[in-house]
Amino acid sequence: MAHFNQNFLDSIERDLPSHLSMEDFIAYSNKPLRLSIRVNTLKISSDNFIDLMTQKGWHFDPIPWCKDGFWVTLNQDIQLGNTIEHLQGLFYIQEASSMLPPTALFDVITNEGLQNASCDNIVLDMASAPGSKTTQIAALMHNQGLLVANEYSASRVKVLHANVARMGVANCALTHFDARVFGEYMFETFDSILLDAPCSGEGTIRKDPDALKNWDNNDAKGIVETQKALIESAFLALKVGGSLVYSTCALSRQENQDVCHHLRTLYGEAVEFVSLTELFPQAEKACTEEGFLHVWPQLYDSEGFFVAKIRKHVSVERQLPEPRKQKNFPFTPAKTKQVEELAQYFKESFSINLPEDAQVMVRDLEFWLFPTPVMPLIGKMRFQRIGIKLADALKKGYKVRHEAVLALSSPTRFELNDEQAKDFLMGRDISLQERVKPQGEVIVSYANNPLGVAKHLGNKLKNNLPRDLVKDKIALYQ
Ligand SMILES: C[S@@+](CC[C@H](N)C(=O)[O-])C[C@H]1O[C@@H](n2cnc3c(N)ncnc32)[C@H](O)[C@@H]1O
Repeated sequence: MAHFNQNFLDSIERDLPSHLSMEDFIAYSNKPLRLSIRVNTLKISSDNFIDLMTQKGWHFDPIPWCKDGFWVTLNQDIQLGNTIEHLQGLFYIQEASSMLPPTALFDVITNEGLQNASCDNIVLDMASAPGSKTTQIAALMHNQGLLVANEYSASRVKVLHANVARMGVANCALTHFDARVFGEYMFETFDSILLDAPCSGEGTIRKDPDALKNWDNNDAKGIVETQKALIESAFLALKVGGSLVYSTCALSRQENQDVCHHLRTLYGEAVEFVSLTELFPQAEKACTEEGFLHVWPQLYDSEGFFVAKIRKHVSVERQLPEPRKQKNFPFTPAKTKQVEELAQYFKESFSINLPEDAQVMVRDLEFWLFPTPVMPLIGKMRFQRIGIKLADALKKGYKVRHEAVLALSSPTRFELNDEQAKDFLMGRDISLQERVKPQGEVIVSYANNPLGVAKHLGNKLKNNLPRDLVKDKIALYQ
Protein backbone atom coordinates (compact mmCIF):
# COMPACT_ATOMS: atom_id res chain seq x y z
CA MET A 1 0.00 0.00 0.00
CA ALA A 2 1.48 3.35 -1.05
CA HIS A 3 2.21 5.92 1.65
CA PHE A 4 0.95 9.38 0.70
CA ASN A 5 1.05 12.42 2.88
CA GLN A 6 -1.54 15.18 2.74
CA ASN A 7 0.86 17.73 1.22
CA PHE A 8 1.44 15.41 -1.70
CA LEU A 9 -2.26 14.70 -2.23
CA ASP A 10 -3.03 18.44 -2.14
CA SER A 11 -0.39 19.10 -4.74
CA ILE A 12 -1.70 16.34 -7.03
CA GLU A 13 -5.23 17.65 -6.67
CA ARG A 14 -4.03 21.08 -7.84
CA ASP A 15 -2.28 19.69 -10.93
CA LEU A 16 -4.58 16.81 -11.96
CA PRO A 17 -6.57 17.71 -15.12
CA SER A 18 -10.30 18.07 -14.52
CA HIS A 19 -11.22 14.96 -16.57
CA LEU A 20 -9.18 12.69 -14.23
CA SER A 21 -10.19 11.71 -10.70
CA MET A 22 -8.21 11.59 -7.46
CA GLU A 23 -9.86 8.23 -6.64
CA ASP A 24 -8.38 6.69 -9.81
CA PHE A 25 -5.02 8.29 -9.12
CA ILE A 26 -4.89 6.70 -5.65
CA ALA A 27 -6.27 3.36 -6.85
CA TYR A 28 -3.70 3.05 -9.67
CA SER A 29 -0.86 4.25 -7.47
CA ASN A 30 -1.63 1.29 -5.21
CA LYS A 31 -1.77 -1.25 -8.03
CA PRO A 32 1.40 -3.25 -8.78
CA LEU A 33 3.02 -2.28 -12.09
CA ARG A 34 2.65 -4.48 -15.14
CA LEU A 35 5.93 -6.09 -16.11
CA SER A 36 7.34 -4.64 -19.31
CA ILE A 37 10.41 -5.27 -21.44
CA ARG A 38 12.00 -3.88 -24.59
CA VAL A 39 13.47 -6.24 -27.15
CA ASN A 40 17.03 -5.32 -28.10
CA THR A 41 16.85 -5.14 -31.88
CA LEU A 42 20.62 -4.72 -32.07
CA LYS A 43 20.67 -8.47 -31.35
CA ILE A 44 17.33 -10.00 -32.30
CA SER A 45 14.17 -8.93 -34.10
CA SER A 46 11.00 -8.60 -32.04
CA ASP A 47 9.37 -11.37 -34.10
CA ASN A 48 12.20 -13.81 -33.41
CA PHE A 49 12.27 -12.87 -29.73
CA ILE A 50 8.52 -13.44 -29.42
CA ASP A 51 8.90 -16.87 -31.08
CA LEU A 52 11.76 -17.78 -28.76
CA MET A 53 10.10 -16.69 -25.54
CA THR A 54 6.57 -17.86 -26.34
CA GLN A 55 8.03 -21.37 -26.20
CA LYS A 56 9.16 -20.53 -22.65
CA GLY A 57 5.70 -19.50 -21.56
CA TRP A 58 5.82 -15.73 -22.14
CA HIS A 59 2.76 -13.86 -23.33
CA PHE A 60 3.25 -10.51 -25.11
CA ASP A 61 1.02 -7.41 -25.29
CA PRO A 62 2.40 -4.58 -27.43
CA ILE A 63 3.08 -1.18 -25.89
CA PRO A 64 1.48 1.35 -28.27
CA TRP A 65 4.33 3.89 -28.15
CA CYS A 66 7.32 1.57 -28.62
CA LYS A 67 7.36 -0.91 -31.48
CA ASP A 68 9.76 -3.23 -29.64
CA GLY A 69 8.24 -2.74 -26.18
CA PHE A 70 5.83 -5.27 -24.63
CA TRP A 71 3.96 -5.91 -21.43
CA VAL A 72 4.70 -9.52 -20.62
CA THR A 73 3.09 -12.18 -18.48
CA LEU A 74 5.06 -15.29 -17.57
CA ASN A 75 3.68 -18.70 -16.67
CA GLN A 76 6.23 -19.26 -13.91
CA ASP A 77 7.97 -17.32 -11.20
CA ILE A 78 11.47 -16.58 -12.48
CA GLN A 79 13.97 -13.82 -11.78
CA LEU A 80 14.15 -12.22 -15.21
CA GLY A 81 17.42 -10.41 -14.53
CA ASN A 82 19.15 -13.77 -13.98
CA THR A 83 17.90 -15.47 -17.14
CA ILE A 84 20.34 -16.32 -19.91
CA GLU A 85 18.44 -14.20 -22.45
CA HIS A 86 18.74 -11.17 -20.20
CA LEU A 87 22.47 -11.66 -19.63
CA GLN A 88 22.90 -12.06 -23.40
CA GLY A 89 21.33 -8.63 -23.86
CA LEU A 90 18.31 -9.83 -25.85
CA PHE A 91 15.99 -7.60 -23.80
CA TYR A 92 15.97 -4.77 -21.27
CA ILE A 93 13.54 -4.69 -18.34
CA GLN A 94 12.11 -1.20 -18.76
CA GLU A 95 8.95 0.42 -17.47
CA ALA A 96 6.54 1.12 -20.33
CA SER A 97 6.26 4.88 -19.86
CA SER A 98 10.05 5.20 -19.74
CA MET A 99 10.08 4.09 -23.40
CA LEU A 100 8.25 7.30 -24.39
CA PRO A 101 11.12 9.83 -24.48
CA PRO A 102 13.29 8.07 -27.13
CA THR A 103 10.19 7.49 -29.28
CA ALA A 104 9.38 11.20 -29.03
CA LEU A 105 12.96 12.17 -29.84
CA PHE A 106 13.18 10.09 -33.01
CA ASP A 107 9.63 10.18 -34.24
CA VAL A 108 10.11 12.86 -36.90
CA ILE A 109 13.46 11.54 -37.99
CA THR A 110 12.03 8.03 -38.36
CA ASN A 111 9.27 9.30 -40.64
CA GLU A 112 11.82 11.11 -42.75
CA GLY A 113 14.20 8.16 -42.87
CA LEU A 114 16.50 7.82 -39.85
CA GLN A 115 18.36 5.03 -41.59
CA ASN A 116 19.80 7.40 -44.15
CA ALA A 117 20.35 10.27 -41.81
CA SER A 118 21.76 8.27 -38.94
CA CYS A 119 25.27 7.71 -40.30
CA ASP A 120 26.42 11.11 -39.14
CA ASN A 121 23.73 11.86 -36.57
CA ILE A 122 25.21 13.03 -33.28
CA VAL A 123 22.99 12.47 -30.28
CA LEU A 124 23.47 13.36 -26.61
CA ASP A 125 21.84 11.59 -23.66
CA MET A 126 22.63 14.01 -20.83
CA ALA A 127 21.66 11.97 -17.76
CA SER A 128 21.95 8.36 -18.81
CA ALA A 129 22.41 5.84 -16.02
CA PRO A 130 21.40 3.07 -15.74
CA GLY A 131 20.97 3.24 -19.51
CA SER A 132 17.47 2.10 -20.40
CA LYS A 133 16.95 5.03 -22.75
CA THR A 134 20.58 5.10 -23.94
CA THR A 135 20.30 1.52 -25.14
CA GLN A 136 16.87 2.23 -26.65
CA ILE A 137 18.32 5.20 -28.57
CA ALA A 138 21.29 3.13 -29.77
CA ALA A 139 18.84 0.56 -31.15
CA LEU A 140 16.83 3.31 -32.90
CA MET A 141 20.11 4.54 -34.43
CA HIS A 142 20.97 0.98 -35.59
CA ASN A 143 24.33 1.40 -33.82
CA GLN A 144 25.28 4.09 -36.40
CA GLY A 145 26.29 7.73 -35.92
CA LEU A 146 27.41 8.78 -32.44
CA LEU A 147 25.60 8.65 -29.14
CA VAL A 148 27.29 10.54 -26.29
CA ALA A 149 25.94 9.15 -23.01
CA ASN A 150 26.70 11.24 -19.96
CA GLU A 151 26.25 10.45 -16.27
CA TYR A 152 27.29 12.52 -13.27
CA SER A 153 27.45 9.82 -10.61
CA ALA A 154 30.65 7.75 -10.78
CA SER A 155 29.09 4.55 -9.46
CA ARG A 156 26.22 4.87 -11.92
CA VAL A 157 28.65 5.31 -14.85
CA LYS A 158 29.81 1.74 -14.13
CA VAL A 159 26.26 0.40 -14.29
CA LEU A 160 25.69 2.39 -17.47
CA HIS A 161 28.75 0.88 -19.09
CA ALA A 162 27.73 -2.64 -18.04
CA ASN A 163 24.33 -2.19 -19.69
CA VAL A 164 25.74 -0.59 -22.84
CA ALA A 165 28.18 -3.52 -23.23
CA ARG A 166 25.55 -6.18 -22.44
CA MET A 167 23.23 -4.75 -25.10
CA GLY A 168 25.98 -4.73 -27.75
CA VAL A 169 26.03 -0.96 -28.24
CA ALA A 170 28.99 0.12 -30.39
CA ASN A 171 28.20 3.75 -31.31
CA CYS A 172 28.43 5.17 -27.82
CA ALA A 173 30.95 7.45 -26.07
CA LEU A 174 30.59 7.76 -22.29
CA THR A 175 31.26 10.98 -20.39
CA HIS A 176 31.15 11.72 -16.69
CA PHE A 177 30.24 15.36 -16.05
CA ASP A 178 27.73 17.57 -14.41
CA ALA A 179 25.72 18.02 -17.61
CA ARG A 180 25.60 21.79 -17.09
CA VAL A 181 28.93 21.89 -18.97
CA PHE A 182 27.62 20.73 -22.36
CA GLY A 183 26.35 24.16 -23.45
CA GLU A 184 29.84 25.54 -23.03
CA TYR A 185 31.98 22.64 -24.24
CA MET A 186 29.74 21.35 -27.03
CA PHE A 187 27.96 24.49 -28.21
CA GLU A 188 25.43 23.74 -31.04
CA THR A 189 26.96 20.31 -31.68
CA PHE A 190 24.13 17.75 -31.37
CA ASP A 191 21.32 16.87 -33.79
CA SER A 192 19.17 15.45 -30.98
CA ILE A 193 19.38 15.59 -27.19
CA LEU A 194 17.58 13.68 -24.48
CA LEU A 195 17.50 15.27 -21.04
CA ASP A 196 15.90 12.64 -18.80
CA ALA A 197 16.39 14.88 -15.82
CA PRO A 198 17.07 14.03 -12.19
CA CYS A 199 13.74 14.63 -10.45
CA SER A 200 11.74 14.01 -7.30
CA GLY A 201 10.47 10.72 -8.80
CA GLU A 202 6.82 11.00 -7.77
CA GLY A 203 5.77 8.96 -10.79
CA THR A 204 7.59 5.89 -9.48
CA ILE A 205 5.28 5.32 -6.50
CA ARG A 206 4.00 2.06 -7.98
CA LYS A 207 7.53 0.65 -7.86
CA ASP A 208 8.33 2.02 -4.42
CA PRO A 209 5.32 2.52 -2.09
CA ASP A 210 7.52 4.46 0.37
CA ALA A 211 8.77 6.93 -2.26
CA LEU A 212 6.42 9.68 -1.12
CA LYS A 213 6.20 8.96 2.58
CA ASN A 214 8.10 12.11 3.51
CA TRP A 215 7.18 14.18 0.44
CA ASP A 216 7.62 17.89 0.92
CA ASN A 217 6.90 20.54 -1.68
CA ASN A 218 10.05 22.40 -0.68
CA ASP A 219 12.27 19.42 -1.54
CA ALA A 220 11.63 20.00 -5.21
CA LYS A 221 12.99 23.56 -5.17
CA GLY A 222 16.67 22.61 -5.42
CA ILE A 223 15.88 20.03 -8.09
CA VAL A 224 13.97 22.59 -10.16
CA GLU A 225 17.01 24.90 -10.19
CA THR A 226 19.15 21.99 -11.46
CA GLN A 227 16.53 21.06 -14.07
CA LYS A 228 16.44 24.65 -15.37
CA ALA A 229 20.23 24.83 -15.58
CA LEU A 230 20.33 21.47 -17.37
CA ILE A 231 17.68 22.38 -19.94
CA GLU A 232 19.54 25.64 -20.69
CA SER A 233 22.76 23.69 -21.19
CA ALA A 234 20.94 21.22 -23.45
CA PHE A 235 19.48 24.00 -25.57
CA LEU A 236 22.89 25.63 -26.02
CA ALA A 237 24.42 22.29 -27.05
CA LEU A 238 21.66 21.66 -29.62
CA LYS A 239 22.22 22.44 -33.32
CA VAL A 240 19.82 24.80 -35.06
CA GLY A 241 16.98 22.64 -36.43
CA GLY A 242 17.73 19.96 -33.82
CA SER A 243 15.30 18.46 -31.30
CA LEU A 244 15.49 18.20 -27.54
CA VAL A 245 13.33 15.94 -25.40
CA TYR A 246 12.94 16.89 -21.74
CA SER A 247 11.49 14.14 -19.55
CA THR A 248 11.01 13.34 -15.88
CA CYS A 249 9.17 10.81 -13.76
CA ALA A 250 7.87 13.66 -11.60
CA LEU A 251 4.23 14.73 -11.63
CA SER A 252 4.24 18.39 -10.59
CA ARG A 253 4.02 21.39 -12.96
CA GLN A 254 7.06 22.88 -11.23
CA GLU A 255 9.41 20.13 -12.44
CA ASN A 256 7.76 19.76 -15.83
CA GLN A 257 5.80 22.45 -17.69
CA ASP A 258 7.43 25.28 -15.70
CA VAL A 259 10.94 24.11 -16.66
CA CYS A 260 10.01 24.16 -20.37
CA HIS A 261 8.38 27.59 -20.05
CA HIS A 262 11.52 28.84 -18.33
CA LEU A 263 13.48 27.93 -21.48
CA ARG A 264 10.95 29.72 -23.68
CA THR A 265 11.15 32.82 -21.50
CA LEU A 266 14.92 32.82 -21.93
CA TYR A 267 15.10 32.12 -25.66
CA GLY A 268 11.69 33.20 -26.99
CA GLU A 269 11.00 32.33 -30.62
CA ALA A 270 14.08 30.10 -30.86
CA VAL A 271 12.12 27.57 -28.77
CA GLU A 272 9.27 25.66 -30.43
CA PHE A 273 7.15 23.27 -28.40
CA VAL A 274 6.48 20.33 -30.74
CA SER A 275 3.07 18.74 -30.18
CA LEU A 276 3.14 15.06 -29.24
CA THR A 277 -0.61 14.61 -29.74
CA GLU A 278 -0.07 12.21 -32.63
CA LEU A 279 2.90 10.28 -31.28
CA PHE A 280 0.78 7.13 -30.86
CA PRO A 281 -2.95 6.27 -30.85
CA GLN A 282 -4.63 7.91 -27.84
CA ALA A 283 -1.63 10.10 -27.05
CA GLU A 284 -4.00 13.05 -26.92
CA LYS A 285 -5.43 11.66 -23.64
CA ALA A 286 -2.15 12.64 -21.96
CA CYS A 287 -1.47 15.89 -23.81
CA THR A 288 -1.28 19.25 -22.09
CA GLU A 289 -2.33 22.44 -23.86
CA GLU A 290 1.31 22.92 -24.99
CA GLY A 291 1.37 19.45 -26.61
CA PHE A 292 3.52 17.90 -23.85
CA LEU A 293 2.71 14.40 -22.62
CA HIS A 294 1.81 14.28 -18.96
CA VAL A 295 1.20 10.61 -18.25
CA TRP A 296 -0.77 10.02 -15.04
CA PRO A 297 -0.66 6.41 -13.72
CA GLN A 298 -4.35 5.76 -14.48
CA LEU A 299 -4.16 6.84 -18.14
CA TYR A 300 -2.32 3.83 -19.56
CA ASP A 301 -1.92 1.78 -16.35
CA SER A 302 1.77 2.71 -16.12
CA GLU A 303 4.15 4.80 -14.05
CA GLY A 304 3.70 8.56 -14.14
CA PHE A 305 5.89 10.38 -16.69
CA PHE A 306 6.35 13.72 -18.40
CA VAL A 307 7.74 14.23 -21.92
CA ALA A 308 8.22 17.51 -23.80
CA LYS A 309 9.70 17.90 -27.27
CA ILE A 310 11.39 21.16 -28.18
CA ARG A 311 12.84 22.26 -31.50
CA LYS A 312 15.51 24.94 -31.87
CA HIS A 313 14.72 27.39 -34.66
CA VAL A 314 17.60 29.84 -34.64
CA SER A 315 21.09 30.05 -33.28
CA VAL A 316 21.46 31.62 -29.85
CA GLU A 317 24.29 33.58 -28.36
CA ARG A 318 27.17 31.66 -26.86
CA GLN A 319 27.49 32.48 -23.18
CA LEU A 320 31.15 31.62 -22.65
CA PRO A 321 34.05 31.51 -25.12
CA GLU A 322 34.95 28.12 -26.57
CA PRO A 323 37.24 26.32 -24.11
CA ARG A 324 40.76 25.50 -25.23
CA LYS A 325 41.28 22.11 -26.85
CA GLN A 326 42.55 19.42 -24.49
CA LYS A 327 45.76 17.67 -25.41
CA ASN A 328 47.34 14.31 -24.52
CA PHE A 329 44.65 12.09 -25.95
CA PRO A 330 46.12 8.59 -25.41
CA PHE A 331 44.78 6.98 -28.63
CA THR A 332 46.11 7.23 -32.18
CA PRO A 333 44.58 5.90 -35.40
CA ALA A 334 45.85 2.41 -36.23
CA LYS A 335 48.19 2.16 -39.23
CA THR A 336 46.84 0.59 -42.41
CA LYS A 337 48.92 -2.56 -41.89
CA GLN A 338 47.68 -2.93 -38.29
CA VAL A 339 44.07 -2.56 -39.42
CA GLU A 340 44.58 -5.17 -42.14
CA GLU A 341 46.12 -7.68 -39.73
CA LEU A 342 43.40 -7.14 -37.15
CA ALA A 343 40.64 -7.42 -39.76
CA GLN A 344 42.21 -10.69 -40.96
CA TYR A 345 42.29 -12.04 -37.40
CA PHE A 346 38.58 -11.25 -36.86
CA LYS A 347 37.66 -12.71 -40.25
CA GLU A 348 39.67 -15.92 -39.92
CA SER A 349 38.95 -16.62 -36.26
CA PHE A 350 35.29 -15.61 -36.03
CA SER A 351 34.05 -14.78 -39.57
CA ILE A 352 33.50 -11.21 -38.34
CA ASN A 353 33.90 -8.36 -40.83
CA LEU A 354 35.06 -5.24 -39.00
CA PRO A 355 32.74 -2.34 -39.90
CA GLU A 356 34.39 -0.08 -42.47
CA ASP A 357 32.63 3.08 -41.34
CA ALA A 358 34.31 3.05 -37.90
CA GLN A 359 37.83 4.04 -36.91
CA VAL A 360 40.31 1.52 -35.47
CA MET A 361 42.37 3.23 -32.75
CA VAL A 362 45.38 2.05 -30.74
CA ARG A 363 46.48 2.67 -27.16
CA ASP A 364 49.59 0.73 -26.17
CA LEU A 365 48.68 -2.87 -27.01
CA GLU A 366 44.93 -2.27 -27.10
CA PHE A 367 42.84 -1.98 -30.26
CA TRP A 368 39.54 -0.10 -30.12
CA LEU A 369 36.78 0.69 -32.59
CA PHE A 370 35.56 4.30 -32.40
CA PRO A 371 32.39 5.58 -34.10
CA THR A 372 33.79 7.89 -36.82
CA PRO A 373 31.65 10.96 -35.91
CA VAL A 374 33.44 11.15 -32.53
CA MET A 375 36.73 12.10 -34.18
CA PRO A 376 36.04 15.88 -34.55
CA LEU A 377 34.89 16.01 -30.90
CA ILE A 378 38.11 14.61 -29.46
CA GLY A 379 39.88 17.25 -27.41
CA LYS A 380 36.69 19.27 -26.90
CA MET A 381 35.91 17.32 -23.76
CA ARG A 382 37.18 14.30 -21.86
CA PHE A 383 35.62 10.96 -22.70
CA GLN A 384 35.52 8.11 -20.19
CA ARG A 385 35.22 5.44 -22.84
CA ILE A 386 34.61 5.51 -26.58
CA GLY A 387 33.16 2.75 -28.78
CA ILE A 388 34.23 -0.81 -28.08
CA LYS A 389 37.49 -2.49 -27.19
CA LEU A 390 38.22 -4.99 -29.94
CA ALA A 391 41.32 -6.93 -28.90
CA ASP A 392 44.66 -6.91 -27.11
CA ALA A 393 47.81 -7.52 -29.12
CA LEU A 394 49.82 -10.50 -27.82
CA LYS A 395 53.43 -11.42 -28.61
CA LYS A 396 51.94 -13.50 -31.37
CA GLY A 397 48.46 -12.64 -32.58
CA TYR A 398 45.57 -11.10 -30.62
CA LYS A 399 43.12 -11.84 -27.84
CA VAL A 400 39.56 -10.80 -28.68
CA ARG A 401 37.57 -8.83 -26.08
CA HIS A 402 34.21 -9.99 -24.77
CA GLU A 403 32.44 -6.71 -25.61
CA ALA A 404 33.55 -6.95 -29.25
CA VAL A 405 31.99 -10.40 -29.56
CA LEU A 406 28.74 -9.11 -28.06
CA ALA A 407 28.59 -6.09 -30.38
CA LEU A 408 29.80 -7.50 -33.72
CA SER A 409 27.69 -10.24 -35.22
CA SER A 410 29.28 -13.47 -36.35
CA PRO A 411 27.74 -16.34 -38.32
CA THR A 412 29.97 -19.03 -36.76
CA ARG A 413 29.28 -20.13 -33.23
CA PHE A 414 29.60 -23.07 -30.91
CA GLU A 415 26.04 -23.63 -29.70
CA LEU A 416 25.50 -24.56 -26.02
CA ASN A 417 22.48 -26.22 -24.41
CA ASP A 418 20.71 -24.87 -21.29
CA GLU A 419 23.02 -26.48 -18.71
CA GLN A 420 26.19 -25.65 -20.66
CA ALA A 421 25.11 -22.01 -21.10
CA LYS A 422 24.39 -21.82 -17.37
CA ASP A 423 27.83 -23.25 -16.58
CA PHE A 424 29.50 -20.83 -18.99
CA LEU A 425 27.84 -17.80 -17.36
CA MET A 426 28.88 -19.14 -13.94
CA GLY A 427 32.49 -19.09 -15.08
CA ARG A 428 32.95 -22.86 -15.42
CA ASP A 429 34.76 -24.79 -18.14
CA ILE A 430 32.57 -27.08 -20.24
CA SER A 431 33.54 -30.70 -20.89
CA LEU A 432 32.89 -32.02 -24.38
CA GLN A 433 31.47 -35.50 -24.97
CA GLU A 434 33.99 -36.51 -27.59
CA ARG A 435 37.56 -35.51 -28.05
CA VAL A 436 37.98 -33.62 -31.34
CA LYS A 437 40.62 -31.41 -32.95
CA PRO A 438 41.24 -28.26 -30.84
CA GLN A 439 39.77 -25.17 -32.52
CA GLY A 440 41.31 -22.34 -30.49
CA GLU A 441 39.16 -19.29 -29.65
CA VAL A 442 35.48 -19.84 -30.45
CA ILE A 443 32.33 -17.79 -29.91
CA VAL A 444 29.91 -19.76 -27.76
CA SER A 445 26.22 -19.09 -28.23
CA TYR A 446 22.84 -19.95 -26.79
CA ALA A 447 19.68 -19.92 -28.95
CA ASN A 448 22.01 -18.72 -31.73
CA ASN A 449 22.97 -15.54 -29.90
CA PRO A 450 26.51 -15.02 -28.62
CA LEU A 451 27.35 -15.53 -24.94
CA GLY A 452 31.09 -14.90 -25.06
CA VAL A 453 34.41 -16.47 -26.02
CA ALA A 454 35.89 -19.82 -24.98
CA LYS A 455 39.07 -21.63 -25.88
CA HIS A 456 38.28 -24.93 -27.58
CA LEU A 457 40.89 -27.40 -26.31
CA GLY A 458 39.55 -30.54 -28.00
CA ASN A 459 38.03 -32.17 -24.91
CA LYS A 460 36.68 -29.04 -23.21
CA LEU A 461 35.82 -25.39 -23.65
CA LYS A 462 37.98 -23.24 -21.41
CA ASN A 463 35.95 -20.37 -20.05
CA ASN A 464 37.10 -16.86 -21.06
CA LEU A 465 34.23 -14.87 -19.57
CA PRO A 466 35.56 -11.69 -17.87
CA ARG A 467 35.62 -12.27 -14.10
CA ASP A 468 33.36 -9.32 -13.35
CA LEU A 469 30.61 -10.88 -15.49
CA VAL A 470 30.65 -14.26 -13.78
CA LYS A 471 27.30 -14.88 -12.03
CA ASP A 472 26.66 -16.99 -8.97
CA LYS A 473 23.05 -17.63 -9.98
CA ILE A 474 21.40 -18.31 -13.33
CA ALA A 475 17.65 -18.80 -13.67
CA LEU A 476 16.55 -21.56 -16.04
CA TYR A 477 12.96 -22.11 -17.19
CA GLN A 478 11.37 -25.32 -15.87
C1 LIG B 1 16.11 9.90 -14.17
S1 LIG B 1 17.72 9.34 -13.98
C2 LIG B 1 18.18 8.84 -15.59
C3 LIG B 1 17.62 7.54 -16.05
C4 LIG B 1 18.17 7.12 -17.39
N1 LIG B 1 17.98 8.15 -18.40
C5 LIG B 1 17.56 5.84 -17.89
O1 LIG B 1 16.63 5.88 -18.68
O2 LIG B 1 18.05 4.75 -17.51
C6 LIG B 1 18.63 10.81 -13.79
C7 LIG B 1 20.12 10.62 -13.74
O3 LIG B 1 20.73 11.92 -13.72
C8 LIG B 1 21.93 11.83 -12.97
N2 LIG B 1 22.29 13.23 -12.62
C9 LIG B 1 21.96 13.93 -11.51
N3 LIG B 1 22.45 15.17 -11.60
C10 LIG B 1 23.08 15.28 -12.78
C11 LIG B 1 23.81 16.30 -13.45
N4 LIG B 1 23.95 17.51 -12.89
N5 LIG B 1 24.35 16.03 -14.65
C12 LIG B 1 24.19 14.82 -15.22
N6 LIG B 1 23.52 13.80 -14.65
C13 LIG B 1 22.97 14.03 -13.45
C14 LIG B 1 21.55 10.92 -11.83
O4 LIG B 1 22.71 10.35 -11.24
C15 LIG B 1 20.66 9.90 -12.53
O5 LIG B 1 21.42 8.80 -12.94
